[in-house]
Amino acid sequence: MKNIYILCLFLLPWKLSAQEIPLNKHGLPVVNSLQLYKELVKQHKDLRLVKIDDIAQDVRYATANNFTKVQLYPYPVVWLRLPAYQALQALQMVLEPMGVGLKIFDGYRPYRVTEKMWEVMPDDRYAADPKKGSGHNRGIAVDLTLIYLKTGKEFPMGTDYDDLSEKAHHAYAKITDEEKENRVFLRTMMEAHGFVALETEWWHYYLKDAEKYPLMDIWFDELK
Ligand SMILES: C[C@@H](N)C(=O)N[C@H](C)C(=O)O
Ligand SMILES: [Zn+2]
Repeated sequence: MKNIYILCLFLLPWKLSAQEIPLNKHGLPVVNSLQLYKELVKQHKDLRLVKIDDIAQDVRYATANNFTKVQLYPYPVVWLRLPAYQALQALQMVLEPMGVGLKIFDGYRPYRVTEKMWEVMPDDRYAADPKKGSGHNRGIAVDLTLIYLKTGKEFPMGTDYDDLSEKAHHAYAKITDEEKENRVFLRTMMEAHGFVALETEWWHYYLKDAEKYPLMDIWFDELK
């Protein structure tokens, strides 16, 4: 029982019955089996991860073209918890009449991938510390940008995705007015739909109340 964490009603805002989530080596509760994930989903439907196929995607972690220089995912796929997906759907509806769409770079990220990222980028401005876990591991963080629906071209944002430097900070001033406006537009839209911005990465947003959603380390093949 030493390495078992009891999710009690005091800690969870939702009425989950006492549910056991194993602790990892950092003492963090991480859902690491499909059976446990399914039990949790039975108790609260908002914990369901949804595979997204109606929003444009460019999942670079399924290629070696990412900051780690190695392929991290077996294939390109984006999963998000139901409320995060519904919020993005609602946002798409608002953007569509303007000829604007969303393009997702990453959604749910198994905890083991966060561990690998930390080995390459041990700086919590740009990659989550495995001692805390990432909103991506909770399925409620999303890396994304805006595109023109006509051409599929990305809005200029001042840096490429995953430019893990000061240039990606919201407060970084040495970008063009258009790039600043685009960042502000994305942020305003995301915040209006329940997301919170990360000050050090213009593309990273997470849903409020992140702690409601347990960290997960379930591989993509198992989720399908
Ligand atoms: C690595 C980058 N795309 C990212 O998602 N960073 C945040 C901080 C995270 O790892 O949660
Ligand atoms: Zn992110």
